[in-house]
Amino acid sequence: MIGDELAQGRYRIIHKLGYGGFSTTWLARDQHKNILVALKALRASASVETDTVDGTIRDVAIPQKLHSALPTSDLFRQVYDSFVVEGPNGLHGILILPFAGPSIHSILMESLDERVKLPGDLGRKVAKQMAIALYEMHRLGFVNGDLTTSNVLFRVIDPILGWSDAEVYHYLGDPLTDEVKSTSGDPCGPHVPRELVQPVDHLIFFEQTLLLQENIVVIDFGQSYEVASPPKNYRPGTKMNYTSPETFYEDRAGMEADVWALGCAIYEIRTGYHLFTMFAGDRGEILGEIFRTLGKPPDAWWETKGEEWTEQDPTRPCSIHKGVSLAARGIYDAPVYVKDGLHPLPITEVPDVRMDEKEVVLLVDLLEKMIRYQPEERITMEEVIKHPWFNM
Ligand SMILES: Nc1ncnc2c1ncn2[C@@H]1O[C@H](COP(=O)(O)OP(=O)(O)OP(=O)(O)O)[C@@H](O)[C@H]1O
Repeated sequence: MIGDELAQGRYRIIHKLGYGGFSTTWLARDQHKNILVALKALRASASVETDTVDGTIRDVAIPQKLHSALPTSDLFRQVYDSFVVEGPNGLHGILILPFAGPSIHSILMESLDERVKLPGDLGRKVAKQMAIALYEMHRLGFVNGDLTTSNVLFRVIDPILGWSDAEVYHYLGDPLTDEVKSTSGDPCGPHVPRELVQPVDHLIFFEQTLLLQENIVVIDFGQSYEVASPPKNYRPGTKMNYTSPETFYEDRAGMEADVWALGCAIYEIRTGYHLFTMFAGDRGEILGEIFRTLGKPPDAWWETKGEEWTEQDPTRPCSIHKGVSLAARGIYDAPVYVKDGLHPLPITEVPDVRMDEKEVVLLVDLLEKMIRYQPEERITMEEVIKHPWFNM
C-alpha cells in the first residue's frame, strides 16, 4: 500500500507504476540512498521456491548472469536488492529495480481510442535495441521467452531518480485510490488489500518527453531460461499475440520462438497494430490470424487443428511472403493521438505521414524471414541485427 515501509524501513512506497500477470510494481524511495526505485512485489503464488535458478528467483538470476557476462550493457534490467516478505496470502518475493519509464506498449496502445506509433527513426532505434538485447541473450545461450512491447521500457533521465516526493506527485500526479468493498457488505478480511491504487498515467511521460531517454531496458525474465539447463516442467507463457505456432501446437519455446515474438513486436512498433490480434482473447482467433497471413500450416499441425479451425481457409495465400498485406493491414498511417484535441504527442508520428515505399520493402523482407511456420526456417538473431531495415 502507499506509505508502507519494507526491509526494516529502507524502502517506502510512494506511488504505483503498473502490474502484470505475476506482480505489482510500485514506485518507492530507497531511504538509505534517497533515490527513487521500482519495487516489484511478486504474487505469493509466483514466489514459490520451485521457480528458481540455483536457488534464486528466475527473474533475478537470469539478468544477474547477463550482467556478469556483459558488465557494460544497460539493455537488461538490473536487480539492486531482493528479499521476501510474509503477508496474509503467503510469501512474496520483492525485487528492488531501477525506476524506468513507460513500456513501448503503453505508447502504442494506451492512448484513448486512437492508435499511435513512434516516429520512424525512434521506432527503428527502439527495435534495434530490442534486437541487440535478444541477440546478446541468444549468443550467451539464453532464451528470453517473453519479449513483448510490454516488457520493454523507455529509460527515464537520471535527474528523475533524485526527485523529492513533492516532485513525484507534481509531475506524475497524486495516486488515485478507492476503498475495496465486498459485494455482500461483509468486511473483506486480511487477504484483500484495503484500497485499490491506480498506476501512474504513462501518457504523462509522453507529454513531457524530456523525462525520457531514447534508450530502452528489457525488464521481464520470468519466462527466460538457459538452453544448457532448461527448467523442468517449463511452461511457455508469453502473451498470445506473440506466441509462435510451435508453442501453440507443441509447447516448445526456444530461440526461434523469440525471433517470432520480436517480429511481432517490430511490426507493432512500426505500425501501431498487433501483427496477430484477437478480440475475445482465445487462441483460435490468433491461429486464424496466423493462417490468414501465412497460409496453411505444416500437415502435422493442420491435422490436429481441432474444431476451432474448420472455418479457416487453408488455401489463402501467404500474404507476408507476397509482401502485399502489410500495407493493407495498416502499416501506413496510424492516426496521431491528440490530447483534448490540442497537443499532438511530441514523440508520435505526425498525421498523414506515409511509410516510405523503400522502408515497406525492407520491413516486409525482414518480417517474412522472421515470421515463418517452421522454427528452423526463421533467420537467427545474428542475421536479424544485420538487416538493412534497422539502419535506414
Ligand atoms: N523497473 C520498472 N520501472 C517502472 N515500471 C516498471 C518497472 N518494472 C515494471 N514496471 C511496470 O510494471 C508493469 C508490470 O511489470 P512486469 O512486466 O515486470 O510484471 P509481470 O507480472 O512479470 O508481467 P507479465 O504478466 O508481463 O509477465 C510493467 O508493464 C511496467 O508498467
